[in-house]
Amino acid sequence: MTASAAAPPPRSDTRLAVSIRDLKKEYVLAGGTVHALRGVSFDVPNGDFVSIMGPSGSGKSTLLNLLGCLDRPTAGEFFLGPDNVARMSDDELADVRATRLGFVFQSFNLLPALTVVENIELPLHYSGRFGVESRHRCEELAGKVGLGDRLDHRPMQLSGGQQQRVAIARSLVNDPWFLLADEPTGNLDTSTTREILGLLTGLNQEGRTIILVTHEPEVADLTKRTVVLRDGRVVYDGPPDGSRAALESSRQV
Ligand SMILES: Nc1ncnc2c1ncn2[C@@H]1O[C@H](COP(=O)(O)OP(=O)(O)OP(=O)(O)O)[C@@H](O)[C@H]1O
Repeated sequence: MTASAAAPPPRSDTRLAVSIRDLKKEYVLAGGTVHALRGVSFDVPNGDFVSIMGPSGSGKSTLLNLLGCLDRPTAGEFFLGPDNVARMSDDELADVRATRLGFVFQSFNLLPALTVVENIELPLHYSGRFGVESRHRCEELAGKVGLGDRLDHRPMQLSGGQQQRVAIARSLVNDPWFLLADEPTGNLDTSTTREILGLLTGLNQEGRTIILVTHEPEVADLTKRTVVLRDGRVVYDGPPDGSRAALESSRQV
């Protein structure tokens, strides 16, 4: 177990995809302040495959929003490679989102009017990187996720698993520093879940850094490391098979 109080000081180490120290997030509401994250610290080395778990309300989505540069912490440090994201302007955050991060969502978030290859291309338009080679690259990515023969299909013509494959190809198109996946198999049946996890595992074996949020221990078991949150704090950080006790005691609280 890793206690956040014992964490070393923040590092601007390029071997780390992510380094967070004493990260706090508070939501100020009319009825009082919600302490969603109460000082979270951990490092994610390049090439890691991390699952984030914890009961409802423990702060997983809040942490994912911060890691995804969709929101800023109330306090603490967040290094993305060498840069301290916690101090960036809105424009800089948008730039980081568009160029350094790949997102995979539970609900796929594909645009229904666009074809497979056009959906994969979309982040290149947002990041201003669309060029003459782009179509070829996107076709290659479609092939990589097993959809090379579906380039002109629209999302409605695909199964849930195939739609998530498109979303994974789209998340790779900017060659991001890491992938953030929010319950990526939450809408899929067991065998499709296995296929998608196989795809993510393969990407990690090729060197992709992946951080995913999941409620399912079977999904976490396929990652290299599990971080368990409870009440806005890290209560476990270690091998997935050792997280069961922390999760069980979280449920009993
Ligand atoms: N925008 C917000 N405004 C106010 N409170 C919020 C906001 N977002 C989250 N919270 C609160 O912060 C705490 C952590 O919520 P969060 O959504 O991060 O938990 P979670 O672990 O993702 O939960 P779940 O598994 O149910 O999605 C909860 O008490 C929640 O009510």
